[in-house]
Amino acid sequence: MGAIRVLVIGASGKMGREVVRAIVNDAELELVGAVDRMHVGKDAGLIAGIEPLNVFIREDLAAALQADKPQVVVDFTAPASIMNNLHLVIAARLHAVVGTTGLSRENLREIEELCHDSGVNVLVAPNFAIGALLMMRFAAQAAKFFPHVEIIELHHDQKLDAPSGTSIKTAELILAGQNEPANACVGEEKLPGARGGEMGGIRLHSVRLPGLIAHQEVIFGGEGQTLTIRHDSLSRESFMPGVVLAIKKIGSRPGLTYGLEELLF
Ligand SMILES: NC(=O)C1=CN([C@@H]2O[C@H](COP(=O)(O)OP(=O)(O)OC[C@H]3O[C@@H](n4cnc5c(N)ncnc54)[C@H](OP(=O)(O)O)[C@@H]3O)[C@@H](O)[C@H]2O)C=CC1
Ligand SMILES: O=C(O)C1=N[C@H](C(=O)O)C[C@H](O)C1
Repeated sequence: MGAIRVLVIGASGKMGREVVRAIVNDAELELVGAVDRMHVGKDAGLIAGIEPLNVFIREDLAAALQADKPQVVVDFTAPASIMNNLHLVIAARLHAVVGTTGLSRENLREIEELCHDSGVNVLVAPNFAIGALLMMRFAAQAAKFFPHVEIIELHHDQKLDAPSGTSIKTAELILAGQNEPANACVGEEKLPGARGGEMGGIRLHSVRLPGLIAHQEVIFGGEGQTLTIRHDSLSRESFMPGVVLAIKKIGSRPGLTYGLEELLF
């Protein structure tokens, strides 16, 4: 069997450059196309800091999908771009691996319908790092014993969406794992937003600072004790084994898959 032909959208972004490098370094994958709004016309290999590849970054996704004939499209772009990109990818009958966050429940329902109607497979994964997936899993387990929990997510100051996709997914898994509903103490907010955002009774707090990459703490409180589960992505390499695995598996995973854990555990 030949290598899987992959096209990356957002190829000159922080994640896209890392994904280009990971694909080029895997003998079972072939980078056939790169799309972005930045560095258009430049060689994707040079942007990713590797040998020249002669895969040039283009702006026109529809044209690239036709010309490059990928089998799988990987998207690490922006919340405002992802649905439009997915419409084009699914219309071209190509499988997609989506790392872009900021998708709403309605967006996920729409993708599910599009997958159903087209026979295309899509993975939407809020986090590709194995440590983050384990953090979420452990948090869901702890939720059976600790109804009181708050989530603090910390990211670099370029991040466009808050709260992070990972914190939303964590809250969803905790809510599904709880025996009793969460009962967040609100008190009186002397400063609006001081107690963070709220999902099903769980408080979510977003920190944005230069120097950070991607971090999250899930703090449970019980009688006379707390339990803190923390994950830190110290570099974007942390996401790459998960992205590569997803590219290899998406072809045999029908419909919409929400969360890489569905392919792992
Ligand atoms: N699932 C996971 O494990 C992870 C997910 N992410 C998510 O991935 C996404 C990208 O993150 P990051 O790499 O840090 O962001 P960057 O801003 O560094 O990169 C995104 C790139 O995509 C480009 N872009 C945006 N819209 C389009 C479009 N319609 N067509 C082509 N190119 C486009 C941007 O161009 P321009 O700057 O001109 O807009 C930019 O070059 C975010 O949503 C982030 O939350 C990040 C890390 C891990
Ligand atoms: O924007 C980022 O950087 C990240 N985004 C994802 C999220 O929103 O959870 C995953 C990771 O936290 C990095």
